Amino acid sequence: MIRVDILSKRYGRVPVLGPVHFRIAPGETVALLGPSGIGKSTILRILAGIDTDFEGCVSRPEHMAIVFQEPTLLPWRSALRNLTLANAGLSEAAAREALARVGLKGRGEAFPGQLSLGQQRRLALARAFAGRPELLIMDEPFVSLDAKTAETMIALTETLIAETRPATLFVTHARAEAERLADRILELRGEPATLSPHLVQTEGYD
Ligand SMILES: Nc1ncnc2c1ncn2[C@@H]1O[C@H](COP(=O)(O)OP(=O)(O)OP(=O)(O)O)[C@@H](O)[C@H]1O
Repeated sequence: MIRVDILSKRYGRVPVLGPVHFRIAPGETVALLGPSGIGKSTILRILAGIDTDFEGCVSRPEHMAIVFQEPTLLPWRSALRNLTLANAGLSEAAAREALARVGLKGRGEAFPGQLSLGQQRRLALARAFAGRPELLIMDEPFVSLDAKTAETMIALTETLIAETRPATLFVTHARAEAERLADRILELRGEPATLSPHLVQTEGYD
C-alpha cells in the first residue's frame, strides 16, 4: 500500500499544499486532477522522493518508474540501451520485446534524435513498463500531442497498465482522460490546495 500523508508544503514562504492524504492499493490506477499551478506536479515529486522538503510522510515501494511530460531519454544511447540502462537486469531480448510492444520493433539501434516525438514518447513508456515497476508515476504523459497520437498513447498505456498492473498515479488536466484510465480520481482544489472531499474515496483504505 502506498501512503501519502502531506501536512503542508511551501515554496519559501508561499504555502502550496495543505493537508493531502491518500492511499494507492497495489494494481490501482489513480488520477490526480486539478487546474494549472495548483500543485499536482509537486505531489508527484513528493511521492517520487524527488522533493523531500515538506511536512508529512510518504511510504512507497522502492521499485518505481516515472514518465514525465517530455520523454527525458539519453540522446547519446540507442533505444535499446535507454531501456537496459534504466532497468538493471533487463536482458536485450526482453528490451527488444518491450520495444515491439510499443510499436518500435526493429528500432532498437536508433538514437532518440532519429525517432519522431511520438516514437520517443512510446520509447519512454516502454522504458517505464519494461522494469515492471510496483509504482508508476506519470506527469501529463499525453499533453501537447495531436488528437490521433494522444489516442494511440492512451490506448497503449491502458494496455500496458492492464498487463503489468503497477500502482499508478498520473496527473492530468483532462477529466475525460482521468475517467477513462483511472479506477479513482483525486481532485485538488483551493489555496493552499487540498483534496476535494466529495471525490476522495477512503472506504477500504486505512
Ligand atoms: N521550485 C519552485 N519554486 C517556487 N515555486 C514553485 C516551484 N515549483 C512550483 N512552484 C509553484 O507551486 C505551485 C504548484 O506548482 P505545480 O507545478 O505543482 O502545479 P501543477 O498543478 O503541476 O501545474 P501544471 O498543471 O501547470 O503543471 C505553482 O504556483 C508554482 O508556481
